[in-house]
Amino acid sequence: MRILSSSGGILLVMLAAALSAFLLRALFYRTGCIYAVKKLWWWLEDRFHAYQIFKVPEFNDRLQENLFYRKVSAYLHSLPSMEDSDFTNLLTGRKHNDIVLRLDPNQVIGDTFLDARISWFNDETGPTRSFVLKIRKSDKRRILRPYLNHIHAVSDELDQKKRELRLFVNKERGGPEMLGLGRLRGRWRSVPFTHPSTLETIAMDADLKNRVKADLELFVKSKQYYHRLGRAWKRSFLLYGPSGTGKSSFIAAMANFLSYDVYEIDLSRISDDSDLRTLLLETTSRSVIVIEDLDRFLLEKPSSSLSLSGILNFMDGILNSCCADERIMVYTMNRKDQIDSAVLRPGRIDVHIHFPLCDFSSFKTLASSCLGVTDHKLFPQVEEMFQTGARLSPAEMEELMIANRNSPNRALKLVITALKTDGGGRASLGKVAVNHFSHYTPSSADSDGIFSKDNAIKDLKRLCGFFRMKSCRSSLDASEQNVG
Ligand SMILES: Nc1ncnc2c1ncn2[C@@H]1O[C@H](COP(=O)(O)OP(=O)(O)OP(=O)(O)O)[C@@H](O)[C@H]1O
Ligand SMILES: [Mg+2]
Repeated sequence: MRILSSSGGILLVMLAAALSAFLLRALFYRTGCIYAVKKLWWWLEDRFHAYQIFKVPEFNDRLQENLFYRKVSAYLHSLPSMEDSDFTNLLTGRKHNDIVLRLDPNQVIGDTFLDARISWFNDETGPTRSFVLKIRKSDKRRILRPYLNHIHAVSDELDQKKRELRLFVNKERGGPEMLGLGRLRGRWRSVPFTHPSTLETIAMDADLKNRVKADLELFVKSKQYYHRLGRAWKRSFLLYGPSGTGKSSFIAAMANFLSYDVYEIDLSRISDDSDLRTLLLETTSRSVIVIEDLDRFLLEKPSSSLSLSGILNFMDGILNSCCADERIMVYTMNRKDQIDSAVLRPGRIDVHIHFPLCDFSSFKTLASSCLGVTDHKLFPQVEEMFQTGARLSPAEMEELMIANRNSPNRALKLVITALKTDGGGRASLGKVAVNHFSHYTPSSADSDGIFSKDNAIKDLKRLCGFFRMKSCRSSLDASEQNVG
C-alpha cells in the first residue's frame, strides 16, 4: 500500500516537473528570454577561443577602391541574419517601392559557414570604412579560403541578378547601321530588355513548367560537368506549336528567370555562313540566343547564301571557344514534322517543348490572371466546349479577357462564343497537329528531351528516358559539386 502511494507521488512530481518545464519553455520563447540566454552562452563561449581578425578596407593606401569591399558589402546585405539582427536600417532601394536593409555603423552581424560561426563588424570609425571579419583560429585553416570564394560567388550572382538585361538584334552586314561609328560597335545593337513575362505568368502545364525550371537550374550549375565531358556549355531548346501559344513569351520568361541577355538573330539579315559565325562570336556568355520561326527559314529556302550546314554548325556551337561559356539557344517553329532530322538531333536540340492551343486548365490560369476569377458559373459551359474539341490559342483567349476585364461574365460569354465559332475550326487544326506529332517518328538521335503535354505514349516514353538521363546527370553533378 505504502509502495503504491509513494510511486503515485513520484508520478505526480514528474508530471508537475514536466508541466513547469513546458510552461517555462513557452514563457522563455514568448518573452525572448531564450534568445537572451543563447546570446549569453555565445558570449561566454567566445571568452574561451582565440580569434583571428581580417580587415577589408574600402580603399587601399593609394586610395584605389578595394573591389572586395563592395563584394563583402553585397554579400552581408543579402544574409538572412541581416533580417534577424536586433537592429538594422530600412531604406528605399533603386525602385521606388523597394525597401532594402542597410547595416548601421559599427554593427556586428553573424554568419555561419561549414558549421563555423563567423562575425563581421561594420567599422566606420577610421578615415576609411572597413568590414572586419572575425573567425576562430581553430576554424581558420579549414574555412577561410572556401568562405572567401563563397563570398565571391554569391556577390557575382547578386550582381548578375541586379544587372539591367539587354535585348540584342543583329544589324545587316552592308546596311546603313554598319556605316561610320556603327561599324565599330559591331554587328549587334541593343535596347534594355524589359519584357514582363515570367515563368509564373505563362499558362502551361504546371508539371511541365517545373521540369523546365529544374532543367534550367541544373544547366546553370553544370559548368564543371560540361567541361569534363568536353562539350560546349550550352543547352538548346526547341519551342514548337501554333501561333499565339506563348513561345516568344516563354523565351522572355526564361531570360528573366536566368537573368540572361537575349540575342535575337534575324536570319533574313544574314548574308552567308561566315556572317552567322561572326554574329555568334560577338555574343557574350550568360545569354539566350534566339532564332524565331526556324522552320519557315528552312522550308522556304530564301535566296541568301546561308546554307543548312552553316546553320547546323551554328547550332553545334563548336565554332569557337567563345561558346564554352553558358549559353542557352532557343529555336521556335510552328511545326517540326517536315524539318530535316539532322536539325533536331540531340546536341543541336536538347529539349523539345510543345506549346499547344488552350485547354480547360490553361483557360483557368488565364481567367485567374486576366479576370481575377478562379471559379464562375459559366466555367462548366466552357469546359463542355473544350470537351467537344473546340480550341483557341492563349493569345486569342487573353485578348478577349483583357478587353472585357471589367465584366468577367461578358468575357466568359465571348470566350464561349469564340470557341463555338473560331474554336471549332481550330479544333480540327489542333487535332491535325497533335495527331501529326504523335505519328512523327523521331530519329534515334531525337531521344533526349521532349517536353510536351499531349503527345502520344511514344513521346511520353522518350520523355521518361530523358528524365532518367537527367536524374543520372543531376546525381553526377551533385557528386561533382561535393568533390569540388
Ligand atoms: N501560354 C501562354 N500564357 C500566357 N500568355 C500567353 C500564352 N500564350 C500566348 N500568350 C499571350 O499571347 C500573346 C502572344 O504570345 P506569343 O507571342 O508568345 O506567342 P507565339 O507562340 O510566340 O506566337 P507566334 O508563333 O505567332 O510568334 C502574348 O502577349 C501573351 O501575353
Ligand atoms: Mg513568337
